[in-house]
Amino acid sequence: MKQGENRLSVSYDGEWIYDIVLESSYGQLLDALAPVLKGRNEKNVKICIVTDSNVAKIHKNEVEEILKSGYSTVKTFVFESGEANKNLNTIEKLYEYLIINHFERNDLLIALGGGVVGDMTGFVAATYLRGIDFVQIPTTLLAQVDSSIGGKTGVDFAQYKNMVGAFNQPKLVYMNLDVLKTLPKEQFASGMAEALKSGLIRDQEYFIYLCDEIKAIQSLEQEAILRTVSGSCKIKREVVQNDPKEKGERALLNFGHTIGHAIEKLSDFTLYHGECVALGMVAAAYISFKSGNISKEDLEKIEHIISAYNLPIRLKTAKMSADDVLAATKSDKKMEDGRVKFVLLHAIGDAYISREVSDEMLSDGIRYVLQ
Ligand SMILES: NC(=O)c1ccc[n+]([C@@H]2O[C@H](COP(=O)([O-])OP(=O)(O)OC[C@H]3O[C@@H](n4cnc5c(N)ncnc54)[C@H](O)[C@@H]3O)[C@@H](O)[C@H]2O)c1
Ligand SMILES: O=C(O)C(=O)C[C@@H](O)[C@H](O)[C@H](O)COP(=O)(O)O
Ligand SMILES: [Zn+2]
Repeated sequence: MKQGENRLSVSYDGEWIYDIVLESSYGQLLDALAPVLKGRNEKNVKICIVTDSNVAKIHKNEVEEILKSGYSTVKTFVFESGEANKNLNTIEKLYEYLIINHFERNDLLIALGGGVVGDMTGFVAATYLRGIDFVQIPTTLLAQVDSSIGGKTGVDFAQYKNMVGAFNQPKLVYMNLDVLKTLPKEQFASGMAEALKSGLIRDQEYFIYLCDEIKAIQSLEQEAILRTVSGSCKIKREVVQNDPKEKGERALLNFGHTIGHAIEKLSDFTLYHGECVALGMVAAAYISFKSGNISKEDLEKIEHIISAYNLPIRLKTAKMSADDVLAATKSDKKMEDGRVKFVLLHAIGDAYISREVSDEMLSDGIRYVLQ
């Protein structure tokens, strides 16, 4: 891995908060953790790995063994994988596990898994004993390019996406890019939706790279994956550094999510997050085209690349109507005075937040993808 490419630091108001480390193994994990746990006694400090049932089968043992070689108490909490378990029931079980195992404020949680694991671990870290440190070890492409960075944590509530949560920054994000080799193809595609989103909102050059290197990226060529993950991490870092609590520009990261989250909810979470974001991005690109911003060619280019990464650009379903989807967008967290803050494109690589998108325009976009 090239020098400098594999460590990015995240700062707020000029103050360093944490590092994002990109590696191709877990070999450097103890070294990366050492500064996080500096001053704590390795014989006393307790570490709780939080992971899901799939990751537990494939990657838990290796990480557990490495941690046990450096720290005397390493426990692991495993929950059933899937978005359907990203809820307060799982959170409650994790609180109970931590209490029974006498976890204290000075101890550490480690999220080993995808966005579901990371979002929930971060939320428990924000609230257990009013705050305990946590580290992200993202194992899906989606978590590596997006969810492990920026400190949005939380759960779905009564089927509403991410309705309960907290901003809570990790102490470290450690990525082993090699674990992407075990990721199912459709989960890889789901992660590519967020990578494409990063390019579409902020960085035309990165977007073009993703368009030019489809084969190398999909076949997990080392250089291509490093560039894909680090490219997205840099874009996300820049946005969250400028606006950690989403007072303004961070809402750009929600490109494709207003309609995407509505579809995700109405699918009862049977569609993956990235698949829904892909559909939401096509709808938002269509609205951008209809509003006179992007050209027909750009809209087609966006649809073509989304499709090339094995993501849906249209949804045939009897389960939801355009009216249902429109109604579901009304519970979006980005509502202001009853109007949605909607992310549109001026151009590929240049997004903006609009408060002028009417229900009629939203319906047009939704109908474009629901066929
Ligand atoms: N906090 C944020 O900023 C943010 C950003 C984007 C998405 N999200 C949230 O992230 C979630 C989606 O994350 P996700 O796509 O990672 O889903 P996920 O965590 O459910 O992981 C997807 C699937 O991949 C499996 N898996 C994970 N790593 C694996 C590996 N290396 N090999 C084999 N299987 C593996 C998991 O067990 C799961 O079945 C959603 O809840 C979404 O709302 C949060
Ligand atoms: O980090 C952010 O900010 C994002 O919006 C990233 C999104 O990809 C992610 O899905 C996020 O969880 C959505 O946030 P929400 O506030 O709309 O739930
Ligand atoms: Zn997302």
